Amino acid sequence: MFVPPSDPVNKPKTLKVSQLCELCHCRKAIMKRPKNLIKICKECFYNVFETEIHHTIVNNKLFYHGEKIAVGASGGKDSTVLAYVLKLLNERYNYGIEIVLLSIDEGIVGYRDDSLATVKRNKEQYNLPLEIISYRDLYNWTMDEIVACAGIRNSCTYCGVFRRQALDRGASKLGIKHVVTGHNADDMAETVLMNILRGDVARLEKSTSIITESSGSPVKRSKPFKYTYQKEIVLYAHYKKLDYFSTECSYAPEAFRGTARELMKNLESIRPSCIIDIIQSGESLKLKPKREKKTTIRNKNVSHNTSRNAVNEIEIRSDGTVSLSSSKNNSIRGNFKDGNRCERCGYLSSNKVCKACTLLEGLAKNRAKMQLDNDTFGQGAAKLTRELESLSF
Ligand SMILES: Nc1ncnc2c1ncn2[C@@H]1O[C@H](COP(=O)(O)OP(=O)(O)OP(=O)(O)O)[C@@H](O)[C@H]1O
Repeated sequence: MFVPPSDPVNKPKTLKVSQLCELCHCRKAIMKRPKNLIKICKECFYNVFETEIHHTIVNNKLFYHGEKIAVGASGGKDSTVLAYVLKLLNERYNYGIEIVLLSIDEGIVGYRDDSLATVKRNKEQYNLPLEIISYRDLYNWTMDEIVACAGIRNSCTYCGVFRRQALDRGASKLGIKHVVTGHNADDMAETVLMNILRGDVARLEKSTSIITESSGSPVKRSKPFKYTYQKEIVLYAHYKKLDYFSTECSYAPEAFRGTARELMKNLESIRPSCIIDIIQSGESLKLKPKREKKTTIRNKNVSHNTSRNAVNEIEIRSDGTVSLSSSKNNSIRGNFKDGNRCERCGYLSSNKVCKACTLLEGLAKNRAKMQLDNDTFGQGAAKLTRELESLSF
């Protein structure tokens, strides 16, 4: 029998079974899937990654045909992959949604300006409209100024409240009632863990919702990446060569969240499924209503709840983080319901004064105090200089 000489160039590579993708059994596995550690090829990874997100969207009825949605686009890996995948799935499965990129410029020099440049490129790459709203225009403060005034420790609280409202306002401006964000499974598990560790029952109940609506706001939010692992988002962005900005915010995450994140990472390295397990535990928790026990201390420097009508209070927790709590006292709250407007800024709020305005009030007072301190210091320094000049030796 004639045996052709083997062609060293076109010789098919024979792979060992142990090298094959455990899903298609024909291509070479290139990675262990972070979620379950199965060996998988690139094509199968794309397929499972996109299909799982599609199932999350469909099972939770996130969108309706003809809906206009805004993707909260920060230029980071999560929201960049979100915009890319939503556009892809919208075309593949005909969701019939209209996608707009919505970016908030918090005014963090050397961080947000660079990440916004990425979003502007994404706008061209994905052919999606982009709207940018800045803290400067909305609040007349930038995050850099806020940190200079109120300190770095509480920056996440200020930024969180302002960004939430800014996304709402940006969406409303565009006539959009649905903002989707890139919060992923790791973020969600981290939040569940933090709320358990803090005993924050009220937040714990809401922390696993895929759709959230805040009272007073016509804009809902959803998290299509609720079950998507951060490591997989990074791998997807890497293999697809997506253009994203990878620097961490200059103002590090609040200390407690940072610690919870570390804890989650350690747990994940021992047991990858723990991220999903924590989310599922959070989903199945049935909490009985409990009387809220105040374990907080008031911050005498930052808290400025001087208005008798203000129902939001700025508090500093024992771990040093700032919290804005709404008074549950109905006599103060009066008849304020959804659809009412903040008496200061006029934006929709279920309270007389919205959270952003309460924080702004505190900031304005802090700024005035800082100026006074500087002036006093300046006068003192001038006096000292005069005294030194008059000295003769
Ligand atoms: N400046 C912003 N403008 C618009 N949306 C934002 C902005 N910052 C955050 N978001 C939205 O909130 C989500 C979670 O934000 P977070 O600050 O936790 O960043 P992240 O986990 O690093 O996400 P990303 O990788 O998208 O930056 C983002 O994925 C994005 O959808």
